Amino acid sequence: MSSSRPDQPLSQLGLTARGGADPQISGLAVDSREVRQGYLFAALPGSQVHGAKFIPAALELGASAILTDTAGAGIAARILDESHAALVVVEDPRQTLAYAAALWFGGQPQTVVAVTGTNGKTSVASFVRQIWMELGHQAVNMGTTGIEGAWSYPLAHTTPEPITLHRALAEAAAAGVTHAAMEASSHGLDQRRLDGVQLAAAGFTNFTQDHLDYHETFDAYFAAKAGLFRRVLPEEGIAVINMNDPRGSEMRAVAAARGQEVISVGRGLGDLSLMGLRYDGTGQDMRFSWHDEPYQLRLNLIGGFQAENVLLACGLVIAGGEDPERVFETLPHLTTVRGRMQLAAERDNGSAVFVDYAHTPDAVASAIKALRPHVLGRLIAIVGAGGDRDITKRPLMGQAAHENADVVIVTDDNPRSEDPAVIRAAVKGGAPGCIEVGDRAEAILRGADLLGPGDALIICGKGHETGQTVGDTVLPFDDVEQASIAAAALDGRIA
Ligand SMILES: CC(=O)N[C@H]1[C@@H](OP(=O)(O)OP(=O)(O)OC[C@H]2O[C@@H](n3ccc(=O)[nH]c3=O)[C@H](O)[C@@H]2O)O[C@H](CO)[C@@H](O)[C@@H]1O[C@H](C)C(=O)N[C@@H](C)C(=O)N[C@H](CCC(=O)O)C(=O)O
Ligand SMILES: Nc1ncnc2c1ncn2[C@@H]1O[C@H](COP(=O)(O)OP(=O)(O)OP(=O)(O)O)[C@@H](O)[C@H]1O
Ligand SMILES: N[C@H](CCC[C@H](N)C(=O)O)C(=O)O
Repeated sequence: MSSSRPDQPLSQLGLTARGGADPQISGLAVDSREVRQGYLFAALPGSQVHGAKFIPAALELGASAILTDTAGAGIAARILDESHAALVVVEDPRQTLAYAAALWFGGQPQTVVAVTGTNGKTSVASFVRQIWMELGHQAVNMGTTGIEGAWSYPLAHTTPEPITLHRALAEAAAAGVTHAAMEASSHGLDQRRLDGVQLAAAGFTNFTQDHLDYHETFDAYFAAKAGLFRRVLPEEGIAVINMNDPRGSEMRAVAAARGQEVISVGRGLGDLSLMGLRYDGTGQDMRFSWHDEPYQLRLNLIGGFQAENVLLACGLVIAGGEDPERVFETLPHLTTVRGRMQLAAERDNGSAVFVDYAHTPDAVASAIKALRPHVLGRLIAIVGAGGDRDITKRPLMGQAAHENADVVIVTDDNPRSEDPAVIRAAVKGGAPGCIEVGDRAEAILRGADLLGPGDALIICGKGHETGQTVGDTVLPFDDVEQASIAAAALDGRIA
């Protein structure tokens, strides 16, 4: 990771080397292949290999300091003894790296909030950013869809590793961004990628199955998510919690134990209480209350869960110090989040095609259920599961589609290194009677062809993605584009 910052002594990064060495550091890297002359190389324990295996390569490239743990120091003991590089050995090098990166880059927008939960993080972060911008702030959201808003920048991860994260926050601040809403993934929290970010508030959307391949148990997955509330400023930080989720009370207890004020959000309960929704073809009318004061307004968004996400976003913006009345006035201006219940195409017979990022069993069920009241006719769902991810969620995703849609088409998502037919077979296991069409473009064409007047097609799983990963190759693929091509082809129009 290159850096244009002036060199700083190791001690300025809060690091103490064995023997008291304090070399000038010219940059930070977590991957040996990115090390340059004078860099600090963080040799982290990995899921595949210990980064210490790459210490010789990092030294070869000119690393002047190595940060690692005891195991790492042991792995590279001989070469470290022979080298002049400073050696920093700590218990948790990921956490230490995060704090060092915060000091190295030395800046962030004045107000930063974060949101965690299995589903809804991107939507909430985008709504928070949209509200801030409506209120006149220079704001960004950062996560799965990259950094968006007043300043934009692509990101490879929902929660980037700390060097990328702190560099992005510092550069955004230098570009005049005053407000940032970040997504905190469970991987990011577990790997301490956000440590060192000063968080004014944190939000929790919901907790359902995902990522058991990484966390192994629900408890470990929940503990990772709960870790966000241990990172919010104690005493002055505010927690915004969806109390309808069965784990909401537990999350609230974690925040309260840290002395954080809690803004509760829920359907028919909480400080921000969703009282009712009336759906139509283009959005919904929402009734809610804030500390028992009732409000009614229009949301140009599809899906009841987006109304819940909007209220959680309001809680985070209010937690960041904004006047609630002014916050609520912005809501009719909110626009669809890319690839989340996005109207992608319409057929000449009045039927519609939606694209959604549902890639967990709960999200597939929520997305289809949420579309139902907006639609008069049948609901057709296209579903598939990604390769190299939690295999136990596949039949559950098929089942969620089977139980909630009128017709289910099982297709490929991102097969990655796996045989797509094997993934489809697992999804089909939960969706008896489904139609199987491996090729995703053909599945979309088939789904759009089935649409009668008043029907809707929902294409789940890939949302905003613009590629399909097959093996090591990323082939261009965009569900929204394919939906409009399919509708145009079937209706004899030019897309
Ligand atoms: C599973 C996981 O999260 N892995 C992360 C972890 O890598 P790892 O432990 O698997 O690394 P490893 O391959 O064992 O290698 C160990 C160390 O050696 C280093 N290395 C490796 C090779 C080399 O030549 N030189 C070198 O220095 C690696 O940089 C690494 O630090 O630590 C690395 C450095 O911090 C991360 O880049 C890497 O994220 C990988 C790329 C990843 O894809 N993560 C995904 C699963 C992820 O984090 N996803 C969440 C979103 C989830 C969601 O909510 O949907 C996200 O926030 O994006
Ligand atoms: N509050 C919610 N409750 C249930 N499902 C939701 C909720 N919000 C979003 N979803 C579903 O989850 C999908 C992903 O939404 P979103 O991208 O906002 O979540 P996310 O947590 O950021 O996911 P990821 O980190 O994997 O990108 C949506 O397309 C929708 O199907
Ligand atoms: N952040 C999620 C996104 C999944 C998106 C879906 N299209 C898939 O490829 O499984 C993951 O990496 O598990």
